[in-house]
Amino acid sequence: MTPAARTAAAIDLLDEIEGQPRKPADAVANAFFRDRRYIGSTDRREISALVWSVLRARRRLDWWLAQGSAARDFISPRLLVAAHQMLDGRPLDSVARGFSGGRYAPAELDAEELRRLRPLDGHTLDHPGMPLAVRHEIPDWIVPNLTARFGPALESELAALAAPAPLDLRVNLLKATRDDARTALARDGITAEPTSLSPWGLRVSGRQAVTSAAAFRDGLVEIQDEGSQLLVGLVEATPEMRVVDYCAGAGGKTLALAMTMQNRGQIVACDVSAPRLEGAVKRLRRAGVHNVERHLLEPGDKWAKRRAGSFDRVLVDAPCTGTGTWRRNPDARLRLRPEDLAELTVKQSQILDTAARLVKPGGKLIYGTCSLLAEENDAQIDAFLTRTQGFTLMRTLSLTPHANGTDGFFGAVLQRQASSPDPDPADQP
Ligand SMILES: C[S@@+](CC[C@H](N)C(=O)[O-])C[C@H]1O[C@@H](n2cnc3c(N)ncnc32)[C@H](O)[C@@H]1O
Repeated sequence: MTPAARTAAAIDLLDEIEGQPRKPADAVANAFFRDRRYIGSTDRREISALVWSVLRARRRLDWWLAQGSAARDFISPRLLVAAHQMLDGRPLDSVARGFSGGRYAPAELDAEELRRLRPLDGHTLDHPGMPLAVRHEIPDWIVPNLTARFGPALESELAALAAPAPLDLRVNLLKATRDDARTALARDGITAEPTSLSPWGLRVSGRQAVTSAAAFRDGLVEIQDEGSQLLVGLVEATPEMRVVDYCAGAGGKTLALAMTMQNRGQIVACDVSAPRLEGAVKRLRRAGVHNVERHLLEPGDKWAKRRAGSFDRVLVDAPCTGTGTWRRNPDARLRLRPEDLAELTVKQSQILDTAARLVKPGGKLIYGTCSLLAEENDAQIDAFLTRTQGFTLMRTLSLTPHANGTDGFFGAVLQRQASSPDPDPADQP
């Protein structure tokens, strides 16, 4: 594809992302490229890189394009892409030549578009006049929450959260040592260094095609952020245990738990989403894991009631705002609304109450999120301990991109006292 054709495709993809504002951008992009199989892998990479750099700069681009316009003027994906190219160092004349109206190229910039772009000539993306939320690409409403959370470290944390994330792998010790996995990756030209905090992690340099490497296909490694691996470490699951992964999704943490249990004992992977649980099947097979059964939680499900008090460990990897993963999902930070946070905190406390009853006396409930917000983390645990008898907080884990170089994670380990009565919340999945 010519550079202009890639620009046109990036504009089309941004149009589709904007048209489906509640859908994650990577899901929209996957569907977009699936429908356009004629776009080869190099073009696909280039188009995605352009779209993702626009998404990462979205608030700053809006800020620039609002200068000299009524704040509510529509900002089209065409304008966003052209503005991005200019603030990346290209003069307006050069950008306008790419919008040539030729075959496969974007249509020519019209007079109104040129008027809005002209003031950007000679500028770069960042500007000292931008408010903090614009500069760091976060919604205005969340600034007080993050200020309360980070205090003087706010700016450093926000800067780390705006940078692209590295790619981390977890070595599957059921199949290989960390050294073996590194060697296998190197055979496919992939260089990876041991992570500093997780004993099972490898950090891959640059953007490398890990999923087509033999080490990935053969189940020697899984893609998993180092922070996620550390959350699994909190569970301290051992081979003889019975363990529930209550919000297992497609099994990212289930796989790591099975590894720490040396494929022995029993894991029940639960979730309310059948497609997500189904997604775990292929991964479990690839990793050679066979100590896992799946359980779909349905409304009115009596499973938690029947199995009350019978598990050594219950992991609640709760649905959350995902604020800790914003490095990977630049679109998610602009989609998040205050009402989403309010809904999630209610859901988290309901899940905690139901999952707590599965823990046997002396066993442990491990609560985790990939959120940076106190409402979903410490405050959630404080509220649980206030309303629930018989659990003691043993330790917490808090990870952030700036302080730890991982995604943002929170974890809390709660031990059920040996002689405590069963907690008794309402029946609900
Ligand atoms: C953070 S994700 C889990 C990610 C997964 N543990 C992993 O490591 O790949 C949260 C999961 O909670 C599930 N969920 C939402 N509501 C739930 C509920 N009431 N009970 C159990 N799981 C729920 C979602 O379907 C989602 O898969």
